[in-house]
Amino acid sequence: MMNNAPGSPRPGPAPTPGPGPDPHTPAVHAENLTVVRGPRTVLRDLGFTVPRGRITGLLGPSGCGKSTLMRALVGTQAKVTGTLDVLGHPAGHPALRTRIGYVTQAPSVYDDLTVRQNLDYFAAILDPGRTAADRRDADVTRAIADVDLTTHADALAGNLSGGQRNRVSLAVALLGSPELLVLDEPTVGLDPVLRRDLWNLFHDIATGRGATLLVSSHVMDEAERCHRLLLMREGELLADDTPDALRARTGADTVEEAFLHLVDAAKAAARTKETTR
Ligand SMILES: Nc1ncnc2c1ncn2[C@@H]1O[C@H](COP(=O)(O)OP(=O)(O)OP(=O)(O)O)[C@@H](O)[C@H]1O
Repeated sequence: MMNNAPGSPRPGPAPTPGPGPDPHTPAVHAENLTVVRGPRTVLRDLGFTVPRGRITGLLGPSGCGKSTLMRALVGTQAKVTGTLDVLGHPAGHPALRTRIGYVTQAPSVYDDLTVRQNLDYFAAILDPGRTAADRRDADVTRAIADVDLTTHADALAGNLSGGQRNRVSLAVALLGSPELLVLDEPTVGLDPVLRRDLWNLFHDIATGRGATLLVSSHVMDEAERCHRLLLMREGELLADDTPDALRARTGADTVEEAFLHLVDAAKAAARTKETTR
């Protein structure tokens, strides 16, 4: 799902430009961030920042809370406490609707529309009006090319493979060139060539377009492609650092090894705390 996905609130008119937040503030700033889902506290007291114009990887095992954190960031998660500022506004602020692109794990596209028609539909919501028609066309064409679906632009979304449908969702999120892209496991189910191409695209978007990307994955080799990493386990943050610093700090050769080292250290610390009670 995207911030402007089927069934989600309509983005509405673009916010009136004002003095705006300081461009030097981080893209995301969290302090004491806690989220309760049902009977469980699934995120506990998180504190971190996500710098602008960089790719930050959100990594950790299945169920550790990555999607919940992303939902909190885009303002769709209930029972969020603590501080969570996004692009200088509290998470969920209406001014953020057109500034964030969000792709969930489940692609949400209209199966009975072609790739281009799906994009046209969302572009018309984001950037309405006849006078914007040429700009919308260019934006749609560019987004389809970005995700390498130009040759499938006229194919029905319902006839695409899972990976291709995921890429249609990503293309929708790229419409309007959002300042922050929140991508929940965007490379799941993709072959190695497509994964590499998507990571190249993420780097182009960060470096060439100055956007900030927060990309979740539980594939540790993808960590090596990020500028910074947030490593999570069981709703807690194990590390917030660069891949190089993490490897150096733990004496590991890979981020995967560094992560395992941090998990073991966290377990040992928890055991010590338990026995000294
Ligand atoms: N609706 C819900 N009610 C209660 N608990 C939930 C709900 N949805 C998720 N959870 C729990 O919240 C925790 C975090 O889930 P979340 O989906 O954020 O993890 P994740 O790291 O994104 O996992 P994955 O990589 O498998 O997508 C899990 O333990 C999960 O069981």
